[in-house]
This record gives sequence, C-alpha cells and structure tokens, in this order.
Amino acid sequence: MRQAAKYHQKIKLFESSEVHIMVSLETLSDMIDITAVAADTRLADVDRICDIAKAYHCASTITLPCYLARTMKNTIGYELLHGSVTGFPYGGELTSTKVYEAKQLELLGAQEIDMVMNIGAFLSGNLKYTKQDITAVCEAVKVPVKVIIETALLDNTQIAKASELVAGAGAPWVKSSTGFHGKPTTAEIVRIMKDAAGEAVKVKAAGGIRDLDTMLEMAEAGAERFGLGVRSCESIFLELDKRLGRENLMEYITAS
Ligand SMILES: O=C[C@H](O)COP(=O)(O)O
Repeated sequence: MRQAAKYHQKIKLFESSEVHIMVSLETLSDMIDITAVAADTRLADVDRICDIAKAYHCASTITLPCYLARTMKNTIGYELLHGSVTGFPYGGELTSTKVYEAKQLELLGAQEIDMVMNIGAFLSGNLKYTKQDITAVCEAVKVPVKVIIETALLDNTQIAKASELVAGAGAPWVKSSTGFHGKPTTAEIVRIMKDAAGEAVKVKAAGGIRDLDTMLEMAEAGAERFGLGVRSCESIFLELDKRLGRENLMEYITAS
C-alpha cells in the first residue's frame, strides 16, 4: 500500500475552500495525474504510467478508455485513482456519446473522468448547449468529472468565461488543456481559471508543464492537480529526485 508522505517541509501554502493546503516538493507528486492518452499510446506507455505512479505515489493514472482495465490490473494493492477520458481530445461528440462513454468508463471502474468541453460550440457562442453538454455528463456518473476547456485555443477572456461556465454546469473540476495544441498552460492561466471558477471548483493544470518551479507557481495560483504526459514527465521527476537529494527512481523503473 502507498506510504504516508515522510516529509513535512513547507514550501508553498494556499487556501482552498475551508482548508489550507500545504504544497511542498515532498508532496507534489501526490497531486500528479500521469497520463497516456496520445493517439499512438502503446501498452508499454500504459505500463509505464503505472510504474511511475506507483514509484512516485502519484494521484492517478489516466489513459485512453480501451486501456483503463490494464491500469487497474497493473496497480492492484496501490492507493491510486484510475481515470480515463471522454469526448477526447476534441470535444465535438454528441452529448449522448459522451454520456454513454462516461457511464461505460464508470462501470469499468474509472474513478475520475476527464472530458473535453465542446470547444467549437463555446467559441460559436452557443453557451447553453456547451453547458448542457457538461451537465449531462456530470449528472450521468457519480465519479468526479474534470472538464477540459482547452486553454490553448482560447484567449484570457474566453478562459475566464469557460471556467465560469464549467462551474455553472455543476462540474467539480475545470482542467486547462489536453496538451494537443502546442500552447502550454501557465501559472497565469491557472490563476484566471481559479478566479473565474470560484472556491467550490478545483483546477487541474495540464498541457506542456515541464518544470517544478512552474508547478509550484501553479499550485500557488490555485492548481490542485497536474496532468503530465508519460513521454514528457521524465525531466520533472528527475528534477524532483535531484532537489530532494535522492537517487533517481526513474532509472529503476526504466531498468526493470
Ligand atoms: O493531461 C494532459 C496531457 O496528457 C498532458 O500532456 P503533456 O504533459 O505531454 O503536455
């Protein structure tokens, strides 16, 4: 079973709802979702996210729907959440398709679902449809839904408006990006999302996150979870091990 965090060195503090959340280098990986969601995701990528999540005590593994069972099998006995995606990566599916997919994922054992907002509908000004699409998925399942607004395709005003809309639709999480559109998420984007979504909605930062200091800045801005792709997360974990003065766990994962 997962061990309790051994360290309590306080580096960053921020307030969320009624509780103060402590974020430190030692506990940062508790907030990471390791993802394998690219179109060319192979079984080796899926197995690797499980190995990384176990070694670093991450929050969850997130993979494509067809691989969800594999992540569950690979991590039996570990205190890890298993997530998957719906309407991914473009968000333009019919609402009924998203609802069906989300329900199936929940039946298969998904504990969290990252869904993509209908970005085209939002940008067309069809806010009612965009909101209903999100509400329908959130109401169809009991597990938390993280709504990806795809900040890479939005300006700051649109980011704020979309975050507000996600909150109004009843989703518990708003997530920045799939990471498929080039423009990385920044601490400033996280701040805009948090300010607009409000205290009750948690923010997940994802897409193009490549260093620890950015993650700490994002935590300070209000991020409570981070999404890191399996093929780009290595430098962050290398840096984490180095700064904590411990051997590089990634070498053991890769060698095994
Ligand atoms: O969670 C979202 C993406 O998988 C993040 O991918 P990335 O870290 O490679 O940009």
